[in-house]
Amino acid sequence: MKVLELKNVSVRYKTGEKTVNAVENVSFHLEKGETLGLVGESGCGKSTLGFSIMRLLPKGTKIDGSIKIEGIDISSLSDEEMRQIRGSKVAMIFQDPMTSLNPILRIEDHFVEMILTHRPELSKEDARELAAKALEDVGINRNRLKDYPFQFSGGMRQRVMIALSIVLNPAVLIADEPTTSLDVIVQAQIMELLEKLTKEHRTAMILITHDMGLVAEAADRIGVMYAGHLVELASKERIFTNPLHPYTVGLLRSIPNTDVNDKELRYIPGSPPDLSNPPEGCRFAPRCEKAMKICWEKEPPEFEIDGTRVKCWLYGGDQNGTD
Ligand SMILES: Nc1ncnc2c1ncn2[C@@H]1O[C@H](COP(=O)(O)OP(=O)(O)OP(=O)(O)O)[C@@H](O)[C@H]1O
Repeated sequence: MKVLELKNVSVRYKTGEKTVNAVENVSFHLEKGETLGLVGESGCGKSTLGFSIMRLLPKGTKIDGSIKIEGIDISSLSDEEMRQIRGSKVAMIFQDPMTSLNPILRIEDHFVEMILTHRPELSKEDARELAAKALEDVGINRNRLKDYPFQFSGGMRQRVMIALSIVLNPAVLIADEPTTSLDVIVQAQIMELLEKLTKEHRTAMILITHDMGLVAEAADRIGVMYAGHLVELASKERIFTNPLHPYTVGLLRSIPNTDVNDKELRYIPGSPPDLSNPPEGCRFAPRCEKAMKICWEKEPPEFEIDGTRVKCWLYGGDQNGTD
């Protein structure tokens, strides 16, 4: 069952005179319980996609295409209806939980307010009990409900955020760099927790990260973004064993390697284009070892090769093209 469906989603930010084409024509869906890893360099539009699904983009931002959560097109909802969906059907956790926790409110107040907004039929007592259970689910003692956010370590705060985001059992969870600010041991614990909870609750998750190692562990499918485009989408196995897009190949080469014979870390030379003035043709062409004449002239369409969706002219031509 499709719990999330994006069709031709484009997002344009307005900054003064400039328009930033942060996301362009992105389509994918998520099945119940599935984890999609969304990877790519800083600035490629990963977070923008997350915020689009939450409908939390700055005023004046133009969004085209359609986003459906459990079949509901969110663009047709009023602000109040969207508020009801946020938290109950779709939730988001961030790199720094302090940005979402109010420092002057006890943990309990965060939960009670959230729960009662969505389930006004519950008593405060019931809401507190739900909160205590959610906290225990993430390995925190219920008596810490009375504490304030600053009384928790970074890893514990992230656990609190996870508990808050899943207490109403949303169908979709967007985790935006959820472990980036944590040390490696805590990172692993948080990822383990996210995997356990999403499995138990059959929550579909979008795991946004620039860390290929993280998606290698946690994702079922991987979407690779470059300069606002989804350039490759495939199962995790396909991405790691048979990457098709030259950018994906470059990302994989830049994963630190423990092989003693291959200690060299290879970065992709160059940098992504200015999204307020993207180049004609393929946005990756200026950095691509395999760029051909057509890549500079015409934006590649998406081709499908053995279940992999790839936006690259290498897979075009008459025999493979679907354009
Ligand atoms: N509010 C905004 N106004 C204007 N431009 C923005 C805004 N937010 C993001 N952008 C631009 O949109 C593009 C995509 O940014 P986004 O944060 O979605 O990328 P990202 O892949 O999540 O990067 P990071 O990993 O650094 O968060 C970037 O060029 C960024 O500068």
